[in-house]
Amino acid sequence: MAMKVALLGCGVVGAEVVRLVDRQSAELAARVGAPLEIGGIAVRRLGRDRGTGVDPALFTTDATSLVTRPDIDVVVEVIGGIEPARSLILDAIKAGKSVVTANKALLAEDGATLLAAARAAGVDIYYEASVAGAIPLLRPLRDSLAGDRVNRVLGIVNGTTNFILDRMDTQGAGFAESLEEAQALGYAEADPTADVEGFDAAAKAAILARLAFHTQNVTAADVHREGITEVTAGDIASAKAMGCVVKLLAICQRAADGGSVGVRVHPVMLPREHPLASVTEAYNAVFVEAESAGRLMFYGPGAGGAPTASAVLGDLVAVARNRLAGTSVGEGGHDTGLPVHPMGQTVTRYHISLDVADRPGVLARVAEVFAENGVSIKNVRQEGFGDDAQLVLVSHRAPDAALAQTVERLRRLDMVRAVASVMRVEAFADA
Ligand SMILES: NC(=O)C1=CN([C@@H]2O[C@H](COP(=O)(O)OP(=O)(O)OC[C@H]3O[C@@H](n4cnc5c(N)ncnc54)[C@H](OP(=O)(O)O)[C@@H]3O)[C@@H](O)[C@H]2O)C=CC1
Ligand SMILES: N[C@@H](CC=O)C(=O)O
Repeated sequence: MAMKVALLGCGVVGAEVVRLVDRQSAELAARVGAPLEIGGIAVRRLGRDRGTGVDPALFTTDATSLVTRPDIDVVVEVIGGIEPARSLILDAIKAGKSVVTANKALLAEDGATLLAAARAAGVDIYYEASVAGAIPLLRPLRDSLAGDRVNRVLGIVNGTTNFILDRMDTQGAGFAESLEEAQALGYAEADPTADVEGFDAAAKAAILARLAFHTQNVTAADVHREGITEVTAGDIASAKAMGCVVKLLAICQRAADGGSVGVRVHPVMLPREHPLASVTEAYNAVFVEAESAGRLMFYGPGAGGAPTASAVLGDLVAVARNRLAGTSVGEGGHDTGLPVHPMGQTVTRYHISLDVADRPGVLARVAEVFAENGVSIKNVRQEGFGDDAQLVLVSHRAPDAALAQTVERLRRLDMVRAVASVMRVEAFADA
């Protein structure tokens, strides 16, 4: 008998899922042990040509009825956003359906509730596509590394922002035109603010931290988040001058004492010799550092219809097999309860550009502010003269709170006309 699938959403990812299920039907049936059949497709607007070639009668706007239909076995949610996706998934679980979703925003906000509901109902919820597109990353964290202790997960997890930063770095392209190109290629979220302001990467960081550190405590709201909208051509040039490239990184790290975790997303000036520096276009790459396994690197396409659909299909095959075998994974039952520590405790390094009055004593006054906050200066150079004078400083490593405080004090100095830019510089030399 066929495994019946209800598909919620038929946009960039959903339409590709339909095409793959159709194109690979014989292989999928062999791998699952039963044919996979799309039993219905819920969308917002009927009558659009989605290039899937399926029977138009399969489309409906009544997603609520579709997810509880008695003949449906598995619900694939690729609508995105919080509601109605959350209610539909919970309804599906309550009705005994297994779920596959690519919805990082929802998982990061309320993943613990969804996992608990699935455990209680004895069904699966799989979500490999929610982080890093096609790259198998979540199941290795959940399953393959279940016997190890992960100390850090570090990487590029947003394809759109990596595409934009790469275009700015290698082609001198502008922010807006690069974003438009990323949207046209199907990489960006429905609202690209989620990408460029770092919300998407923060959601993925929360999911990664939860799996890596076995803590249900991390939600998107706990992640320190900065996007790339303030990254300028000047920052890219400064990074180049230092032999660095600007990347938006997600960094999830167990504290040295093991009692908490830090989870952050922000742009970083990264040395060009670091492996993450050579990740271009919409590719993602993630390092997982575990005590026994050592350093593992996961790399591949991080966004787009086909790569994401590949991850969705992998999950679909897995949950369909589990259903046929009458089992489910029961994820999330072990919760270490590790809390998230504030960003201020994170030790990092700042690159600061100041527009300054070109007057004697300015450097001494700036240095005093650093000293007052317990931060030492690694190097400093002056660029330009008169009204164009700039001081460019790189600090030594210090707690983020002290660095942020230094910047606030500098902002108030009358010799400083403006803080032109601030960016963290990280070498991850221990990585
Ligand atoms: N695009 C990508 O590269 C990746 C996306 N994802 C995630 O996959 C999910 C889908 O993304 P994507 O395909 O790009 O998004 P799209 O915006 O392209 O597609 C969303 C689909 O959901 C449908 N939809 C929206 N609201 C409703 C509703 N209330 N009821 C029924 N259907 C609805 C839309 O219908 P209609 O077409 O009629 O408007 C559309 O078909 C998101 O969670 C996203 O974060 C994850 C990894 C990569
Ligand atoms: N908008 C996301 C899509 C995949 O998760 C991205 O650009 O990475």
